[in-house]
Amino acid sequence: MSKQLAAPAGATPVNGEIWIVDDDRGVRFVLAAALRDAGLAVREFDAADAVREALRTQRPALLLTDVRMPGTSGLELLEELQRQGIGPVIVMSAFTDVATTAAAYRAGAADYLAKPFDLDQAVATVQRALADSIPGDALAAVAPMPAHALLGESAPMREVFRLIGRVAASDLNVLVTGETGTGKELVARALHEESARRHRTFVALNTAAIPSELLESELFGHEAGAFTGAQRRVAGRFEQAEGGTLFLDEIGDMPLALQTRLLRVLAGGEFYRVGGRELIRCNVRIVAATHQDLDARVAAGQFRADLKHRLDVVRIALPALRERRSDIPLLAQHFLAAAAQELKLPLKRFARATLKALAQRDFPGNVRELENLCRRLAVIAPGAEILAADLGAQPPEASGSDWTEALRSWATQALAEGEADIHARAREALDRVLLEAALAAHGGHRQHAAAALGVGRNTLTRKLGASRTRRR
Ligand SMILES: Nc1ncnc2c1ncn2[C@@H]1O[C@H](COP(=O)(O)OP(=O)(O)OP(=O)(O)O)[C@@H](O)[C@H]1O
Repeated sequence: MSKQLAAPAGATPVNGEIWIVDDDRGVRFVLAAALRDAGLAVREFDAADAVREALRTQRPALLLTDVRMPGTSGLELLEELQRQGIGPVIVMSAFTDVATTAAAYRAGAADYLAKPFDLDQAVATVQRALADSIPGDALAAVAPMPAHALLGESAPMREVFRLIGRVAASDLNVLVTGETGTGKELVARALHEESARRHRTFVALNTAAIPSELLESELFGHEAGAFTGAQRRVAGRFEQAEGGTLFLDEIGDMPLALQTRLLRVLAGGEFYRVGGRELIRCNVRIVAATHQDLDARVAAGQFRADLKHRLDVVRIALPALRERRSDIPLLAQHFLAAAAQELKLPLKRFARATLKALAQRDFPGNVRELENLCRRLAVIAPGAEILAADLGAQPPEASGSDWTEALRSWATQALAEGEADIHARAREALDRVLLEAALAAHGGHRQHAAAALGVGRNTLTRKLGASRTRRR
């Protein structure tokens, strides 16, 4: 993160940081945590004056500012920054009226976030503004790749490594298959890193995570006015990945209409932004992934056979963790040490019997589940040596403990009374109870609480953000 972006001669160096300006400490805190979780460096300011001071020696890669603050307002700050050529600037405000929004864009805002905002959306907006403003090479310095390496010594993993080595340098499209959490994204990154494209951008998109009506513009970008709410031109993932690699996760879930569009782009090497007339040529290597049986989806008419042929030029099939149990001790020790380092905790070790017990477990969530378990053990296991007993019981569904019975009778009654939103209410209660218990058990330390729950800090921060927003 300390890597500096190239600045024009004589200019103040851009330091790759995202600056947040808001007099509300809570907003700064939640937003900064989410951006840091996304791998970005963040600096917080409570007023425009403090920004002016900092600008004497540094420039941000991007700045997010509130509108109404004591002293200089966010819009005045934006105008100053525009005059000095500093940006991009994203304006955040609870005032979502047309006048404020329009004033922000008129003054040169790159984007506008209406408060309260969804943290994922805020992070995506920041990443998009960065991608639009910085050439691909420089972007890599702002958004570093996680330093995870693919580990494994078992025969199936050695075969995976061999295949990656063989096809990385070619420009062939690759289809990575495997259950959830088996490392499909890591394989895609490894293919990118080992190719001549490594100095350009690696862009990952989870097709299943994006509502189908937004997916097209997410992939191909859109022009200003292309649809309601499209205030300015936005580059899509294809443009962001130009010269590099585009990882399309959960490709099996892509809607048929979009499959047709994607096929045309792959066949012709060019596309139009949504609502656009300019034909854009693209040079992007596609690595697609799916946990589904794509051949079965083709047979069922849910996936285009011709698109499958384009994507499935080389196939890398990742084994489930239970199919390579001999790798479990190696992975577990690695994840335990990594968690200790990341969470600044004393290093523990596994007793030999514990490693044996781990290797016998089934991990439906594969490597991700093992990684989460190790993070949890790094925090909660009492001694320096982790014993088999510390592995704990299987999840509550398996043991059928009392709380599921309590939940059942609550649900039965709520259903009988015809209550609405039962699922949402139950989930909210579940999240709240788990979060409060974990935070209480770890003295309010979010990262430790998240690790103990087996969720990412991102998820925890998001949930805390959600309950904070709801309470307002
Ligand atoms: N062979 C491996 N060595 C080290 N870490 C791994 C390995 N495989 C997976 N992981 C880790 O497990 C987690 C899940 O991996 P990844 O996200 O690549 O899985 P995936 O198959 O893409 O999952 P999904 O299908 O749910 O998107 C990540 O934290 C990754 O770093």
